[in-house]
Amino acid sequence: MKIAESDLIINPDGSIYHLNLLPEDVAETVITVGDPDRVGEVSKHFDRIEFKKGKREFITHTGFVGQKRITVLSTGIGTDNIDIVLNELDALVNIDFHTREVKTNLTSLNIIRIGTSGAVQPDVPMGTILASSFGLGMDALMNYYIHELAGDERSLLDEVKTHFAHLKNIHPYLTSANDVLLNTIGKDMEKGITVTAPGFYAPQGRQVRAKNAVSNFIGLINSFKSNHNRITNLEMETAGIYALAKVLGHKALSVNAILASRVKLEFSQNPNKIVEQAIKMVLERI
Ligand SMILES: O=P(O)(O)O[C@H]1O[C@H](CO)[C@@H](O)[C@H]1O
Ligand SMILES: O=c1cc[nH]c(=O)[nH]1
Repeated sequence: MKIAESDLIINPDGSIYHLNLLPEDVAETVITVGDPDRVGEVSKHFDRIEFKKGKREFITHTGFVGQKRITVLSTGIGTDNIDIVLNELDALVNIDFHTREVKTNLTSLNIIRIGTSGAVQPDVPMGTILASSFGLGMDALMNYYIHELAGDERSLLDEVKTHFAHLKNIHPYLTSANDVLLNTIGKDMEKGITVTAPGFYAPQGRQVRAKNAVSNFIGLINSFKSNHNRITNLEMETAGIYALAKVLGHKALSVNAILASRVKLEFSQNPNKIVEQAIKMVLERI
């Protein structure tokens, strides 16, 4: 079936609408970061950079580490941007831009996020590099997609829903990390459920001047427990990446540089050092 010109927008030069990339620009291993300035912090470790492109907050460098071709791309902040990035990355590899039809042989990308995050458990200090075993979305993105849950995801999500049942307007969704990526790139890293929030302030329990509708948000999320699973950290993209990657047949892992301890009320004085450590760990294991 031909995908409509209004649904899959291809620029006059053959690149996809927001990412501004051509199909041949995307490597099978894709690193996503939130901050556009972090793209160069990753690609400075490449042995060779093939090209740099960008549009809006979506900056892309593709290059090589040894023989391995890697694309590093910034998503900007939030799961609304993840909707764009995941759909456009998928279109670049799985839709024929000439016929506008889905290809017969689909490509499954390895998508690894290197992001920053705040910890909600007292024993997860600033400076920790944490791999998200699950992404738990508190945003609305996945209300708009049909997505199926595996057995372990279903039972864990049921427990989450019970725990948060009094928050009437929140419909959480939950997706696991890709097992292979979790056990290779995430090997020996601290692990836990990452909550993806639809904002940085009240949606992550921060109080500045506007009054929060949910009291003791951090206490609410850090008290959730199911067997060995607990919520360890908060950020703004992981759950959307995990859920849409699964819907589209890609493999995803999120690696979090922990910059804040929300229980000790601390924020790192040297965040770049922690991010650099996360970048090096991922590139060594990729
Ligand atoms: O550092 P990045 O990857 O942007 O990730 C985190 O930082 C931003 C908020 O400061 C949000 O995008 C959050 O998910
Ligand atoms: O606390 C934090 C730190 C980084 N990014 C977030 O979204 N939250």
